[in-house]
Amino acid sequence: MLRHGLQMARGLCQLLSDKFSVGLHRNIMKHLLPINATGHAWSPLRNIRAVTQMAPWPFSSSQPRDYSLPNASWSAEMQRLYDQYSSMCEVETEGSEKKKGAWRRLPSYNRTLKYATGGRCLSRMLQAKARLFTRNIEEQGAGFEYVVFINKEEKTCVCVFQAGHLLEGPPGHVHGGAIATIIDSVTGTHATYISGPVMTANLTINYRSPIPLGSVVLVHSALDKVEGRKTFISCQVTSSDGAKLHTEATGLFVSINVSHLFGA
Ligand SMILES: CCCCCCCCCC(=O)SCCNC(=O)CCNC(=O)[C@H](O)C(C)(C)COP(=O)(O)OP(=O)(O)OC[C@H]1O[C@@H](n2cnc3c(N)ncnc32)[C@H](O)[C@@H]1OP(=O)(O)O
Repeated sequence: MLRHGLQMARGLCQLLSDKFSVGLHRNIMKHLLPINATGHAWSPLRNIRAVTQMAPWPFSSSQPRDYSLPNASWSAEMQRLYDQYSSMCEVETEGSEKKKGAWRRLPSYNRTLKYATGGRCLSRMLQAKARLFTRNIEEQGAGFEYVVFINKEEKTCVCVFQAGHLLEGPPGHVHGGAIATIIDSVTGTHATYISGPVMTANLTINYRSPIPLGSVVLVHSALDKVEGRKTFISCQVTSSDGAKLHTEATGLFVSINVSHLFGA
């Protein structure tokens, strides 16, 4: 259980460890385990201590599966794009030294940390059953198949998204709510990477052309600006070759203190 928890913690930490370049996984452990915190850079989980003091072990005991890795449902085009972006990612070499690469693949799990509700807002039973919205369809390829890559230098994200048959809206095409969901997820992840914990305050979407069910599209996310607690992101969904514009969006993400989720 401990090993699995550590794996998941490390995966989550990858999301933010570039910005806070001080071995964030060690810092997260400081916050989640009952050991004394020492002075260090801001951590997105710092405020958990204020809420829970000594937080319970926050991770699922089941084997964490990284849903952003290829599976049998991925089309050749999905796999090709995955390979293309993966080839531009930094890689761990022998001795754990990292070879420089501008891109990084972000891991993705079907659960969020238990601290998000901490058992305070939800019953234990509901908490145990809670699943990330985009990762809650068990059948591979039926729902959201996606992988997010972030470019640390350009501060952009690209998501390769294959829309499964359970996401139908208009006949043979993807539901607008599913498109909004993947946009919110990608831009929200991007904003979190830039600014730490945020919530979507505003999402404005223009649907330009329908997305065929089963097709693979690219979700491009770009940082427009950061103003105080506000992070502005813009987004385009295009065909996999970039030739066709499907959707445009802008999002406003407001930085929160984690205690915001507890109604404090
Ligand atoms: C690794 C994690 C990956 C995550 C991926 C998944 C991402 C999914 C993200 C979501 O779906 S979050 C769920 C949907 N969003 C919500 O439920 C948010 C509900 N709204 C709130 O909780 C609060 O309204 C909010 C935190 C957004 C803001 O409340 P605050 O009290 O903290 O801020 P405040 O109202 O003082 O506003 C702060 C600034 O933002 C501005 N603002 C807030 N809401 C706005 C809005 N809707 N439109 C425009 N501006 C807005 C506000 O004017 C102000 O600007 P100034 O600083 O310039 O004065």
